[in-house]
Amino acid sequence: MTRVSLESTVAAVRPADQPAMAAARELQARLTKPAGSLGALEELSVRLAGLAGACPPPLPTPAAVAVFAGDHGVHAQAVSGWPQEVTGQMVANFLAGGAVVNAFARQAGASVTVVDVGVATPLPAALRTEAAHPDAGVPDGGVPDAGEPGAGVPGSGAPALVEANVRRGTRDMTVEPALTRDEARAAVETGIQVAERLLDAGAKVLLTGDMGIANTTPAATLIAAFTGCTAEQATGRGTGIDDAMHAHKIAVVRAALDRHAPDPADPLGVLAAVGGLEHAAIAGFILAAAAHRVPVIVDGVIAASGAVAAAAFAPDAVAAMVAGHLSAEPGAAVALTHLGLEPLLDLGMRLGEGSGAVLALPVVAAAVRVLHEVATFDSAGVSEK
Ligand SMILES: Cc1cc2ncn([C@H]3O[C@H](COP(=O)(O)O)[C@@H](O)[C@H]3O)c2cc1C
Ligand SMILES: O=C(O)c1cccnc1
Repeated sequence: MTRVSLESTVAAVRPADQPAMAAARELQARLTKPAGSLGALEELSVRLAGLAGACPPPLPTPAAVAVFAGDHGVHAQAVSGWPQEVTGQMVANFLAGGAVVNAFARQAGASVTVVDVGVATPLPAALRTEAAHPDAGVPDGGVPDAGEPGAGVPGSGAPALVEANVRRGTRDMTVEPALTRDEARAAVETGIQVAERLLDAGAKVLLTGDMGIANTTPAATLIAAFTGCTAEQATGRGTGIDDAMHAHKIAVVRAALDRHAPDPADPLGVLAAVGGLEHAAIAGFILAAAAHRVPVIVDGVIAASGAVAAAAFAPDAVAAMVAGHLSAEPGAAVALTHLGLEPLLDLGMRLGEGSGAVLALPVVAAAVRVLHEVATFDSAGVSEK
């Protein structure tokens, strides 16, 4: 596949199509239901019509989640309670189909692609030969749609591995920039290539996922850098830390912001100074979805930090973003408010992996299906108010 650059992807992002949005609003008003009765699903259907430039927009199936995995030099600052090797171990778990995101993806009928964009430890050779082949993990019909025979069957549509390791973990951002600009660009462009490959294979919706012990720290730092909020407002407890460790984590985020003074007008510079490889890849993945006018369901706080970076590169990319859920991590709400997005679900979840995005997939599909299938007052002979 030809490599698609960050610049050409950003240049291809266009605003939402206003006539298609007007058509969707007008159609919603004629469907056999009280006006406004589908709440947030109505505006979502209008946004997706605007993204596709068509009313109704295409049904978002097949669906593909990409789980971008990376490690973090800032782990050395004791910001997570978990050892770094869990990142690589979870990559093996994703490939074996045993993580939460795998269970949710089987439930929702989405393929899972795991991308090593920056894991510190080399993956075991057995994993690499079993999982990595050129067409693995692409939604080629191997994954049944929800509701079809075979949907939700454990083991159907085996997860795929993409090996695209840019660097075996970032540098410690409290000491030096986490990445060089070239490394940050390579990670963003990895996200773009993964999206291109999934879309070429037929995906009609992309979902973001992440894995990386300590990655809520760069996520919080990115969100503060791009939105201008404080370290306190962006920084949460991640996988679960006590009050003392949380106060320390806030100080680490503040120290990184003070050291680098990241400039939100230079998104690649921000990603290099205080980002993570998976955060940067997610930004590219979102930009590519926007460039192709395909919706991308954004997961939790790591995804949201990638989303604010994507919007800094191309403000119109927000038109492609659907906020799957509201992570309990506080930076997620700050980022979604900055983007003007309302999360679809609020279940108190704080996992990552793409879990909240995958749970929102049936909601997104239902919102679109309404425009395809619900009768109008005229066609069904139902009296209007
Ligand atoms: C077993 C396990 C599975 C996970 N799946 C996602 N995460 C999530 O937790 C990590 C971020 O939290 P923090 O910044 O506090 O380290 C990321 O790997 C994220 O994807 C997990 C974490 C663990 C431990
Ligand atoms: O919102 C997330 O993505 C998240 C929250 C806590 C830990 N890991 C991920």
